[in-house]
Amino acid sequence: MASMGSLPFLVEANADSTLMMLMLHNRNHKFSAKFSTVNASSLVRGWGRGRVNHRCSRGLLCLVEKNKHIRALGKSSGTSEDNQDETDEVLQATIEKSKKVLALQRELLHQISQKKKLVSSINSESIPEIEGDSISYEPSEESLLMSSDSNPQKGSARRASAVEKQNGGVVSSNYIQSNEKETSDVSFVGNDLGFDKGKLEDDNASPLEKARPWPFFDEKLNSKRYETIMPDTLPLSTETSSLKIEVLEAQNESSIKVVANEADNVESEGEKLPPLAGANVMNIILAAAECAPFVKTGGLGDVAGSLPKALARRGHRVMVIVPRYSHYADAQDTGVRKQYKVDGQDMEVTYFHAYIDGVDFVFIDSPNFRHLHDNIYGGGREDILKRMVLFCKAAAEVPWHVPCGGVCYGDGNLAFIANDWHTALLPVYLKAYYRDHGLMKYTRSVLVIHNIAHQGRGPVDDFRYTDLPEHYINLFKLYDPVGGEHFNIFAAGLKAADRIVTVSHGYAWELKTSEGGWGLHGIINESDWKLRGIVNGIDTKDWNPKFDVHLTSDGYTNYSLETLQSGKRQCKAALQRELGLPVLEDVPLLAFIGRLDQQKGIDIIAEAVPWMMGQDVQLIMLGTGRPDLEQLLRQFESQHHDRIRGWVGFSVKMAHRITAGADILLMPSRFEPCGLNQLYAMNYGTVPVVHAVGGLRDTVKPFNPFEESGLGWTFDSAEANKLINALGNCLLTYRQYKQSWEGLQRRGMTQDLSWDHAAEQYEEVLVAAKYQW
Ligand SMILES: Nc1ncnc2c1ncn2[C@@H]1O[C@H](COP(=O)(O)OP(=O)(O)O[C@H]2O[C@H](CO)[C@@H](O)[C@H](O)[C@H]2O)[C@@H](O)[C@H]1O
Repeated sequence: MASMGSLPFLVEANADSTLMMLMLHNRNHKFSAKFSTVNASSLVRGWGRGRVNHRCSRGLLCLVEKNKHIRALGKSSGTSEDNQDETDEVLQATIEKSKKVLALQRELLHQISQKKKLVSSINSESIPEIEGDSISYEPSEESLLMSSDSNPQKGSARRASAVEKQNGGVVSSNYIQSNEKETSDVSFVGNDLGFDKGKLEDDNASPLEKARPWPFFDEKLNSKRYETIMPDTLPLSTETSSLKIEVLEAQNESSIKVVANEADNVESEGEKLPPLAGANVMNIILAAAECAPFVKTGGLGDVAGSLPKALARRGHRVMVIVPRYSHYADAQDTGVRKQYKVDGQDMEVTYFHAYIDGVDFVFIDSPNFRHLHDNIYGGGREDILKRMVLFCKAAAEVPWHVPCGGVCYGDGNLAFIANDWHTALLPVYLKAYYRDHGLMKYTRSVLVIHNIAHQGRGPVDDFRYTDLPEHYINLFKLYDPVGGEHFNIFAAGLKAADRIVTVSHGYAWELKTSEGGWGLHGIINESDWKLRGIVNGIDTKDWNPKFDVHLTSDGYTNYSLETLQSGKRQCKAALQRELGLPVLEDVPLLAFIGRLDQQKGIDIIAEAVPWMMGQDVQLIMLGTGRPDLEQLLRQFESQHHDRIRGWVGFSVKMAHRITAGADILLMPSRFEPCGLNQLYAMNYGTVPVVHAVGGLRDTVKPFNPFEESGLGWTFDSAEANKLINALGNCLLTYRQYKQSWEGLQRRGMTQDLSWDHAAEQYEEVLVAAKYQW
């Protein structure tokens, strides 16, 4: 029992001097207590104050007090106090031992500094083969090429020549041929594209292993790797080795920090910092039916245009695949042509490529997509379905066939991000055509739900268009009271994907309810383990009042937080003038921008219009979509020509100008998975009034006049009277509480709405998928 009395001292007071503590293991309390007494004084002499002080807030005082305590304990335990000689002997032995330990530690520090020199020379010249480690590193051509990892365009010429050497012939493979044939062809492709020199030389490696070039190089390039290699490979003497463990333990984190700091130094001495993603660097391919700025009908296009850039900034190699609906400047014909079967017909596709802002954009060209730029979801149900079948089939093989910067992505360490029902077939094809046949074993897929209301539904017979093995029909079959038994592409994609993301936390919750899941809530509940809500970011370059290219003419102006009042005033006047509204500075200017769809609650605005017109406000609505709702916009404008403008059409320029010039943005959406317009509005000092649903609830914190907090006004159900109530309070604040208004604007503008945080979260999802089997 007596030994228990010494333990608190050792643990608490010796947090930094655990070196001594280690020696005390297995000793009895008597010795321990006496040793501790000495330890405190030897610490004062040998280790210095700083070491004790920085761990123990009370510093040495703490030790002295504890020692007093232990002496008292010693007394109370009945230890002989008279045997001074014995004590001195023990003290002497301990001091000697301490000296030895210190000497050994000095030696270790010396070796660490030697190691530093070694690492520096590795870094500045080449990395020698490290004995005992299976990875040998020579600055091979391939690895040099890969050193431009986050910018694969760099060194593309050299990479191209490397590929040429290995990729002797034209690769042909697709699933027009039989599955058996496909498998061997595909393996061959992988072989040819295997850039892992070590593995290519290893005849025992499977063709698929040879086909995975990136993980190998990523690992070697990851300088963090040396942190783990180096400590084990130090040429330590046996004595020192055992000491090393002791000292490392003894010094607890501090020794480890020394090693880590060494590695940090190595990194900072190098030319380039490691990617933010660190060891998680992957090849990522996002496939979507639309992508801004090339083609956009709504928020999906924005996300496909900006999330990849944020992922690339984290160090990933990122590609976006989108149909080529029109001629897009910058996109070059890669010369790669493939054929895929759709509805029994061979369809040829050509791959175009552009490299912009660190991202590879691959456009799939086919007569099926051409000339659809202004109507990308146009045509009958079967037409759209066939287009998406072709798109997903062709997208799945892009990592094999399409060289970007001279080098294909390959299928190792690869993750696809599919978006909405249009590309929900992609996870299914990856499984049915490849994984089920032992191909693309290391490729994963994540399906993002931007809007569950559109699912790719049809009669069960539509399954034949998918060209999938018969047993796959079960993934697609769904029964619900509205549609009965039907074919549902989103359902199949959700089941086949390795992970599911949706675009806000609120929507992730709503999707699991029968009201919010639109018939897919059952599947989503079953998939809860792989579902995550990640709130969208915004492209802070495109949607930034300071740099917005649409504000540089026609009387508009760029503005920032510093020039908010004058800048916004000027933009408001320019907008009123451009649309032919009376230029009135004090009249609140309300706006709506969006797809004219039941989702967006245009009818709720319509119901509130008579009230609004009595409030001395102006209203601008920009949208396109359902013909009856387009007609409603025209009707408003003709009825209230001096106050309302209804712009029917799709105009990115007007969307930016309205966002800048308006005072208030209305978003009475019935449901809103995330919503981007309210984010853009806040970034421009335009105050949102929104239905608190999905992502709108997540992103617009209600104004609290008592605390002067919040970002806008929210209302709790999608009804005109609720909108009127919230808007009434908003207008009151606008007119009578100018300071509060400015506070709202400023808080909105100073948020970090960028994609960076969301990209980090996507990365976590991708990594989770990667390590899932
Ligand atoms: N007539 C017009 N002219 C010019 N620009 C127009 C326009 N109509 C709409 N836009 C633009 O399209 C985008 C619309 O994005 P939203 O996120 O608000 O809605 P959407 O429902 O399309 O997106 C879906 O996907 C996104 C992305 O995940 C989710 O945020 C959202 O909740 C979900 O419904 C904005 O950039 C807007 O400016």
